[in-house]
This record gives sequence, C-alpha cells and structure tokens, in this order.
Amino acid sequence: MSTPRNVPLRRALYVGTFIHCKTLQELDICENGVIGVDEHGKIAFLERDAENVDLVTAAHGWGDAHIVRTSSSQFFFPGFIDTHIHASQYPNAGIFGQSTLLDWLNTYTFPLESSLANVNTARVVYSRCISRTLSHGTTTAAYYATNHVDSTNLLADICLDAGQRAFVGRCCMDSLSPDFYKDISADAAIADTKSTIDHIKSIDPTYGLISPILTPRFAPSCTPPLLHALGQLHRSTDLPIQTHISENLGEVQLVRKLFPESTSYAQVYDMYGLLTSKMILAHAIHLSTSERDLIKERDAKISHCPASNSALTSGGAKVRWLLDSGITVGLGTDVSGGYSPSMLEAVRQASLVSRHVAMLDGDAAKLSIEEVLYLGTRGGAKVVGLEDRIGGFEVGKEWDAQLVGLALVPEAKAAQHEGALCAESFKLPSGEGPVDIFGWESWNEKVAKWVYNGDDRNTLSVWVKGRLVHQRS
Ligand SMILES: O=c1[nH]c(=O)c2nc[nH]c2[nH]1
Ligand SMILES: [Zn+2]
Repeated sequence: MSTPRNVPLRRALYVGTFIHCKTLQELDICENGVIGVDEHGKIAFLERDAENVDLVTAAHGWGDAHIVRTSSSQFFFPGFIDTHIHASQYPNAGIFGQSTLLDWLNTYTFPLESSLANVNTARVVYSRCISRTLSHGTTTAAYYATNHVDSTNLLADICLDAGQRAFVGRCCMDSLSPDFYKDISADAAIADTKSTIDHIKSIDPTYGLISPILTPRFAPSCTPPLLHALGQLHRSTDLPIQTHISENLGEVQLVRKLFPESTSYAQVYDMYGLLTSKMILAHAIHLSTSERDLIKERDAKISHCPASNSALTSGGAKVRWLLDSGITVGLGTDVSGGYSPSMLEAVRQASLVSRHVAMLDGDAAKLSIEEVLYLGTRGGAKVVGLEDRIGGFEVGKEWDAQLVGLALVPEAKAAQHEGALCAESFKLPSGEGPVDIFGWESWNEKVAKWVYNGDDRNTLSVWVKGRLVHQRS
C-alpha cells in the first residue's frame, strides 16, 4: 500500500523512537522524539525530549497534522541507500552457480539483460524489482538498466510512479560483448544515453526524485572512443557516473591487456575524465595503494558490495583501508552478482566480510554495527551526492525513512520455563518478523539483533520525501 503521487501530502508528525547514524562510530538514539514533516516532505522541526506531544503540536501550530507513533519495540530509521544494483538482473537473484565474474557475465547475465529489449518483459521485471527493494526499506537506488532505451526509460517511469528515489543508467557497452547484446558503436551508445537523459528530464525536470546517471558498464566493455565521449558528456552535463572497478583478478588482467598505455585500472577512467567526485566505483577489491590514492585525490566514491563479492568469489574489499584513506564508501546489493535485493543483508554481509578480512589483515579491519549502518545510510547519501538531502534525520532534510518493528515476547511467555509448557508456548505470532525482543535489551542491542536477524518483515512502513511508498500488510 502506498500514497499515490497525485495525492497532495499532508503535514505529519512522527512520534517515538528515532535512531540514525550520528557519525561513522556512533548511533544517535532518541526515545521521546517528535519529527514534523511538512507538505513538501521536508523535516520542519525535530524535538528530542518531547514528553507531551500535544504541547509540541500546539507550539508549532500543527494541530491538523497526521500522527504516526512507534510502539515500545519499534523505531524510525533512515531509508537505505543502495549505491549499486542492476534492476535488469533481478530475475537472476540467487542464481550464479559456481561462476566467477567473466563467465558469470556470459552465462547468466548477458542473456537475461538482452531479454529486456522487450518492453513488456522489462515492465514485469522492473515493477517487481522496485516493489521488492521498497519493501526492504531501500528509499534510494543507483540502478543499472540495460542498453535498451525504451526499457531504461520505463525503469525511470516506474521508479517515479512508485515514489522511489533513483539514479537510472542506460548501460553503455560497445566492446567485448555478445553480438546479440552490444552497442553498435560509440556514437550510437552516446545518442541512446542522451535519449534517456532527455526522457528523464521530461518526467522529472529538476531531477527531484529521478536522475540520469552515465553508465559505462566497465572498462573492458567500452572502446576508448566511447570512454572519451562519456567523459565529454560528463563534463558538459555534470551528471553522475557509475561503473565497476577491480572486482576480479581476471578482469584486472584483461584491463591491463586492453589498455596497455594505462598504469592502472583506475587510471583508465582517469585518462578519460571519468574519475571525478561524481563517479561511483563498484567493488574496488583489488586496488593498489597508488590507485587508492588516485581515487582519494579525485574524490571518487566507492560502492562496497559484500554479498556479491562472496557469491562470485571475487574477494574481500578492504573497507577499513579505504575509509582510513578518507575515501567515501557506501553499500550496494549488486543484484544479481549479489543474491539479495535487501540492503539489510548488504549491511550484515559488510560486517561479516570485514571479519574475514580481519582474519588476514588484523582486527582493525572489523566493521562495527554502527559503521555498517552508516555505510548503508549516510555513507550511501554521500556516494550518490545527496548528503544534504537524505541519510539522516535533521531539519531541512527530506523524510526518507522506514519504521522498523521487532517482536516483543510477552513477559508471561518469556517466563514459561518456570512452569509447565503448553502447546500455546510454542506458537509464534504471525506477522511480527524474526527478531525476538525479551525486554532487557538496550536500544543498541535491539539494533544489533535487527542487523543480524532481521528481514523485510521488520520493515513495517517506508516513506520517500514524506510520501508513504510501502506498508506491510
Ligand atoms: O558485479 C558486476 N555485475 C555486472 O553486471 C558487471 N558487468 C561488468 N562487471 C560487472 N560486475
Ligand atoms: Zn554490478
């Protein structure tokens, strides 16, 4: 259930517990909060110790506002920002067999993506992908579509209709791709990219919700003329860019062979004017120190995709090493290299992958709960260049949020072990999700239980720019 786009927003008060990331290391937990969201979907005020909501309402003259309250086992949290996801690969989520990147592309990915030449197929795939990501609390996504203009434009239409904030990229690939799925020339790829830009401009002229994003698939899929032309287009439009980098050792070797004049993979993008502060680089696993330093110097951003990196046995990205150098990092599901459209799963996998990296590099590599949640929200906002508008709860930001609910085990049932067990004791309540709360947990512990055990059943409601875009029925 959601509020249609043509229904004007009402002012709303969100009352109860708010949790968001204050810094990379610290959660801000506010138990008696009131957030006022205006009819434009912006946070107008935020009161922290509001024992009496009526007083707050009266003080702000918001008596007519709609009120949403949390119960004792619920909290508001910023919507997740998926900085790298292939909407076009959603039907393959979970299907990757024993493959690694280059054979996975040929076996699973190109055949599926090419089928989205059919707009009706694309409609089914994209509609379900957007509904599903919204149900997991993804309020913003940087999407790869395919190289088909009509289907890519349809993805933008569907995001706008569903109310999801999105960057939509028509995938450019004029080299090393199968004949049935390839741009016929660099010029054709640029002309088609411009068609998608024009379309998005026509449906959302200020890019208030949907923005185009330039999308060279990755260096091996693009000829030098295409990379050059995309660099020019980036300079003339100032649009963001997304691509892949150093995901797989075979891919790194291939880039060395294809671009012998370049000193590194990162330098290929730099050479063509693509390595800028508006570039989102997915993966960045096998970077040299000089590449890391170049990325930092250009202020390019990194999308860490832990579930995908484990699934395709690509490697473990050294996130601490990237963060310590001052690079901005966010998280991506990378469906369908990644098996799940859930950003909560990406958050969880970022924690676990960092523990595997720690087993080789030392304990400092471990990421905390606070850190992985930061990457999934505020870090992601910086990666997509929207840190002034989303990622946390501050006055002036837009209300992109999720209501998270955990299952509070009734006291009587929690104490059953003292008496005789009856059939009733074994019954699980339906619809409360898989995270059980016994009443003694601190808020930090409740959040940890959500991160490690939660799923979309815990995401009760989702708002983007103040509009309700998903509600669990
Ligand atoms: O994870 C990935 N998914 C893709 O579709 C892709 N294409 C090039 N490199 C890629 N990596
Ligand atoms: Zn990818």
